Amino acid sequence: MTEEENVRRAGPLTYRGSAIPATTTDQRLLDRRGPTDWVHTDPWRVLRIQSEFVEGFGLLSELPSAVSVFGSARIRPDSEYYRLGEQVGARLAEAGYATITGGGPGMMEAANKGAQQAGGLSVGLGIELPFEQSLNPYVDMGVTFRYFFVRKTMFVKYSQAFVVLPGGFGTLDELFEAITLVQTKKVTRFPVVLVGTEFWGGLRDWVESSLLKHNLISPQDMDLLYMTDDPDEVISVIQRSHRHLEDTFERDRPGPSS
Ligand SMILES: C/C(=C\CNc1ncnc2c1ncn2[C@@H]1O[C@H](COP(=O)(O)O)[C@@H](O)[C@H]1O)CO
Repeated sequence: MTEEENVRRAGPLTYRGSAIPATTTDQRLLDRRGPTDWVHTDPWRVLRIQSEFVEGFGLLSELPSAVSVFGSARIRPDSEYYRLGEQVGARLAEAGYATITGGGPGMMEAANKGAQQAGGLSVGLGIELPFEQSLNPYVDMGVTFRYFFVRKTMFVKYSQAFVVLPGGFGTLDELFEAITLVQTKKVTRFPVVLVGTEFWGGLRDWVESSLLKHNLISPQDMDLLYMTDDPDEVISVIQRSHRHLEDTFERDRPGPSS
């Protein structure tokens, strides 16, 4: 046997003589089926979760400045709120922001439609649900997640503000997650704007008369529930807050001697 035949290199590994395995790594990968229960185990899920982060970061990391818009999946296109959602998406596009929504129907579709038709970048971060659903037709760039928590990370990481239109439990979850992140200073950079004073007024009153009254939040936390009916004001609140943050970063930036 020549020296060449007596050696097997497998990536960084070297085998000689009787230590040479009977099969190659590729053969073992491709030939064997084996048991399949491991695809339902948590270590395997961790890899799947990791791949969702990779897909999300890959798609969104080069996004320009963006705003996440939340709102009901159930609002019909003939509703006045749908029109409001379209206007918000359009104003965001005109101000140079990409619009990110949950990619579903209702208010999400309205904001995507407004953004797309005004020439802006319209993004949808869909979620796999037990019933069949695809991204709405006004999404120009989209990804569908299996895991809610991975998707939530994307909304926060790749947008610079949250706009919250009328909605149900899903919208409330997104609103309260956002203001909790701001309240606990887990994020420093973003304004949260509620659109629809009649719709959100009751919630704000309850937060004041119940949460504030029982000292469960601080008086300044009430400012986290900023409300307006005016899509133009949504933009000016976001721009004002971003200018303020830029000034703060500029002021706090270490000088050449530090
Ligand atoms: C109810 C129907 C479809 C639901 N499809 C959704 N697709 C994408 N994102 C969704 C969906 N449902 C909820 N969300 C997220 O929560 C918010 C809306 O929830 P709400 O309870 O309707 O307020 C929204 O911002 C999404 O991010 C069939 O029509």
